[in-house]
Amino acid sequence: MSPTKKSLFLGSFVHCKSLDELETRHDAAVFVDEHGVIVAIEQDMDLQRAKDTLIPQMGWVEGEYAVHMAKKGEFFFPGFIDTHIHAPQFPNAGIFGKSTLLDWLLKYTFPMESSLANLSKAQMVYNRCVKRTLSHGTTTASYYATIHVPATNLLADLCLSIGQRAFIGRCCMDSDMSPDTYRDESPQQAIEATKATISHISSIDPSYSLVSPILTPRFAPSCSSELMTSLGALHKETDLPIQTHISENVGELALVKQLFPDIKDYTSVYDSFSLLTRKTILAHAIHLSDDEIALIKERKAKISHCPCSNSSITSGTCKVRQLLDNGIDIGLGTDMSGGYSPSILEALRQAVLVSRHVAMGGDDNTKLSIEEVLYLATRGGAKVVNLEDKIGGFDVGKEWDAQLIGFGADISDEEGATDEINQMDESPVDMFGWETWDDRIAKWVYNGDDRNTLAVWVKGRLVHEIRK
Ligand SMILES: Nc1nc2[nH]cnc2c(=O)[nH]1
Ligand SMILES: [Zn+2]
Repeated sequence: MSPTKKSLFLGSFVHCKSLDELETRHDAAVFVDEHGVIVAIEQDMDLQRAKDTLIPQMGWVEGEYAVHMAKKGEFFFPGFIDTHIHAPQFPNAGIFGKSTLLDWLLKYTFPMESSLANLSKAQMVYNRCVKRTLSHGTTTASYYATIHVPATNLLADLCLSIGQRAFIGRCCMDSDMSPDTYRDESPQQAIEATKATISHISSIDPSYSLVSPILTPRFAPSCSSELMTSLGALHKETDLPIQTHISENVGELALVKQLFPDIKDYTSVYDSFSLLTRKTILAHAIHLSDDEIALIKERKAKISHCPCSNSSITSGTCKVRQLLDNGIDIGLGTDMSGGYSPSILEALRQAVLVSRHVAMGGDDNTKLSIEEVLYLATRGGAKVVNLEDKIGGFDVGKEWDAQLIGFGADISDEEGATDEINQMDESPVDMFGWETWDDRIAKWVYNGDDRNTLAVWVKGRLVHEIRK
């Protein structure tokens, strides 16, 4: 991994201004200091002008800073934030058959997760998962690990050394919903194991500047009341974030009703254990009642929308517009391997398509636009992980978490025409040169993939680059 250096980025920059507005700047310059923080953004700049003006003013010395230029047609975009992903399920991405949540957990998920007790297998899976998600432009991930402390700590080590911003959750699950061979022995043991991972992460990244622990009750059916009470108390004591699943599948809803018959609804279950807070990320949130939406809003809890997973394991269609209209903070999650892909770009287009299925129910207003899903993947996700002051857009004071997007030469360019065959290998998107910038972004969103993610930075550090 390359060290963090002062860096000057030049060219076109695209980011989300608001939920429904993209901002595109051309001939701009972004200056990033050695801590990875954006210290200046200037318009009408090229390298020479920067060298004549701002670079001397800032006291930057030739040779001590790197220059990264977006070529014609390329652009810098904020890194994606995956607000819900299961690292140990990476080898299962694409394997789910016709299963639905509860049988999928038993057939595919628990056996794979349980096998990561083997540390060399965990090393192989986690190393590849972190590198693969980075290659798709995921600069921040909120990870579920497994119940195993050494393997979970290893995931934190890998994120720190490879350079991905991450929340790492040791999975808490002590109820007999899980197999004997893969569950916490008792609430006390689950809390001790959770504390062991918190203390490991505190030792490798004391200020949680890149990697942070996150309290992770898997979901209500896999946790005893005692465990959830203790996790609620641990949250109060530490103010650490919390992640869990909610209201994903109708079989799960019935199970929650059966396990907690005296509690009004699923959302109130978490609330009654002090687990519904402004630092809670709730994945899925598909089958919520109006009262539950109101309670989530009141507690300022966040939602991770996981459209690829919701379709893959036939969980349902999340009513994102309704949640947005209620003022709830929403981000996107791959929920791999409930979702078949580690790519947030894939989650983004699935979010668009699912919103069209919701619209086919009769309300055209429910359709999500490209601007909206790009917002959910960046600034929206930043709010969900409570890092909106640090990441999600290109603003002075924020950290440089970014991806460089490119498509090879435009086909109508003379150079592009002769290189056409090579270009087909480089990029799955054919740009003809006459597209507007909005059209280029739409073609990227619908047809692009990791071949278009030319380079990725986290906190100013280059963490992925396609070989030139
Ligand atoms: N999608 C999904 N839902 C869950 N509910 C409990 N565990 C899981 C999981 O691993 N994936
Ligand atoms: Zn999940």
